[in-house]
Amino acid sequence: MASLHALFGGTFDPIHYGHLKTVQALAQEVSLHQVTLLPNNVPPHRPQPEASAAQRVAMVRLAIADRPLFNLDTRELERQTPSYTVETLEQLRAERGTHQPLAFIIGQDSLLSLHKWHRWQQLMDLCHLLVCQRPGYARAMPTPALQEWLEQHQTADASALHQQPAGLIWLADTPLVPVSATDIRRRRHQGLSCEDLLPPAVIDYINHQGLYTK
Ligand SMILES: Nc1ncnc2c1ncn2[C@@H]1O[C@H](COP(=O)(O)OP(=O)(O)OP(=O)(O)O)[C@@H](O)[C@H]1O
Ligand SMILES: O=C(O)c1ccc[n+]([C@@H]2O[C@H](COP(=O)([O-])O)[C@@H](O)[C@H]2O)c1
Repeated sequence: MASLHALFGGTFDPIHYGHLKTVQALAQEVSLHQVTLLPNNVPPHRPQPEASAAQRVAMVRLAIADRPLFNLDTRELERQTPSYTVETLEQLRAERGTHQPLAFIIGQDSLLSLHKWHRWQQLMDLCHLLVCQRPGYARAMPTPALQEWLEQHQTADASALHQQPAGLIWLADTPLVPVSATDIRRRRHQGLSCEDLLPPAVIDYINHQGLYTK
């Protein structure tokens, strides 16, 4: 059986410790050896990023340079269409075959709005979902039907994630990291320090590029 391949999609405008520290803890929790960061191009359902795609990728590269858990897949940046996760996963599934266990990592905020994603119900045919806790977001789904859907897929058996190719949801017990890219951009616009919120190499890059100041 091939080992579980975990992907972590995001806008990463910029990448920060809320991404890196939670996913490092998740990797320990469910024994992930490699996590592939998947920066999106045209993010669905949100305003367009302030940093360019090239700048967001450069920041991801700097953030993971000394973190061997992570690698980078830029495939979504090569499509000019919206980065629908279901389409990316279909592509990966075609490449990896039907038996390969695949997981997509999201934060709790993304889980709560998953039912708004393009063809969201097909996601579970393609991957597992690994959900990191995030401060300030409810644990319960917004409707009873969505809560029932969650409970149907939820597992407390981490080894099942490595044995089944798709279809399970893991609600992780990761530490709450109170950092968001929105807050970092706002702090920069207000001229406040962002130390301790993201890696120093990324802060240096942001300063050098004059990002999030206009
Ligand atoms: N502090 C955090 N804790 C747990 N998950 C997080 C955290 N920050 C982001 N995530 C998750 O990482 C993924 C990518 O997030 P994204 O790049 O949009 O960062 P963000 O901080 O939410 O950005 P923004 O504030 O611009 O919306 C999403 O699934 C999101 O839920
Ligand atoms: O496929 C969709 O409809 C969809 C809707 C919202 C978000 N996503 C993906 O979810 C990941 C996190 O999104 P975001 O906006 O929180 O950075 C990222 O990979 C997005 O492309 C995907």
